[in-house]
Amino acid sequence: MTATKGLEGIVATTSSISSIIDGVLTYRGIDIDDLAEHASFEEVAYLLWYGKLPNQSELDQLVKQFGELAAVPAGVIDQLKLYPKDTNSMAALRTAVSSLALYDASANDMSKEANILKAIKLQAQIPTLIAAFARIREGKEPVAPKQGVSIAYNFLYMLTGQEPDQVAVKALDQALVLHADHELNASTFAARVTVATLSDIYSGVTSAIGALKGPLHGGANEAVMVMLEEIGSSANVEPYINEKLANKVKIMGFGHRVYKNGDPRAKHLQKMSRELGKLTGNMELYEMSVKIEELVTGQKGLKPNVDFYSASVYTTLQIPRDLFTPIFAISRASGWTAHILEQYENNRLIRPRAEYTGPVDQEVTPIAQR
Ligand SMILES: CC(=O)SCCNC(=O)CCNC(=O)[C@H](O)C(C)(C)COP(=O)(O)OP(=O)(O)OC[C@H]1O[C@@H](n2cnc3c(N)ncnc32)[C@H](O)[C@@H]1OP(=O)(O)O
Ligand SMILES: O=C([O-])CC(=O)C(=O)O
Repeated sequence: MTATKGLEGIVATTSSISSIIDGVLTYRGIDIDDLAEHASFEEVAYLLWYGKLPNQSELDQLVKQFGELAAVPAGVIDQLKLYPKDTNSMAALRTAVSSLALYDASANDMSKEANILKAIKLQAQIPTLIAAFARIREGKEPVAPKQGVSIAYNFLYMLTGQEPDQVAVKALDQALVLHADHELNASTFAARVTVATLSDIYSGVTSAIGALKGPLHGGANEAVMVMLEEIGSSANVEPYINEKLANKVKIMGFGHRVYKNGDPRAKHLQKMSRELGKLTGNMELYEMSVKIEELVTGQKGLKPNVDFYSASVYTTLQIPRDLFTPIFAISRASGWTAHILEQYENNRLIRPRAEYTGPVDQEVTPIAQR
């Protein structure tokens, strides 16, 4: 038995949800470039769950369900108020999503109907939890979700308590489309491993949030912003990046396990970053990002991934840095739950082997002699 470090290149399951073939990403066979330009996040969530794009009445019904299910149980809000004020935002989301299960009488109902309803409910409630957490830590009351609006609109509305700007809603909606699913990424794999024991959907999504939090995965978008802040201005980019590369420090937002010639989502986020920069009259973050890209690609051949330009996009939308990864979770909840439903449909316990590298032929030494 020989282990493959990080399971690189190992095909661990079949899936009909999203594919990455020759660098092209599709959801249910539709190119991400097409979806990014022509579909809303609600249409994409429907596509991931049901395998086809919704017609108008199916879409209206889903938006209605999201609105009706978006309020979270009062007990969960009460708990959020007890979290320490400096709680990590992804830790808060992980704990809050786990606690949603305590208030859902159908949490352990494994019927298909109950599980799809829980997927819709989780998708509706995750934005509410994040916005409530962000407000509570600032000493503000949570804002109740609105009915009949998009998830992007509702999130910005619940975060600020103000009607959001249409440009911001459009940009966030497109970012949600781009992050919705990505084949067997680490967090989706974690979700599938958890539910393959026939554990419940809340456990699967809680596992996934834990995996997304790390800076090698979803946490990279926040880490990119930390880097941009450290660099401070375009003039500092070159010495900063050269020093990091010389010391073999990873540049966050670059590289990818599967894409070696570039992440097809990054160009959309780059365009958004440029357009939002122009619109707000502040191109500095965009220009710094382009300069970083030139240096990292020039010297290492590494291309930006989905996390790189999302940092400048979200900052231009005035979203606090530590909510970037939770926003990724808002979007990826659709993919996680689609994969969980797919795993239940054709389940087998996921239990690989390990290549043993420890000592052999050892004996128990009596404790007094150790
Ligand atoms: C949504 C997402 O999850 S997208 C990914 C988000 N993560 C990041 O942006 C973090 C930065 N990137 C990375 O750490 C990696 O590129 C990963 C985790 C995305 C992929 O990792 P792997 O496929 O395991 O590649 P691995 O880490 O082995 O890197 C291969 C080589 O490229 C180098 N490398 C990879 N990424 C980077 C980077 N961002 N900056 C500098 N060097 C890098 C590694 O140091 C390694 O070099 P070596 O062979 O000389 O030791
Ligand atoms: O697929 C991966 O390894 C990481 C990624 O880009 C994602 O989850 O969107």
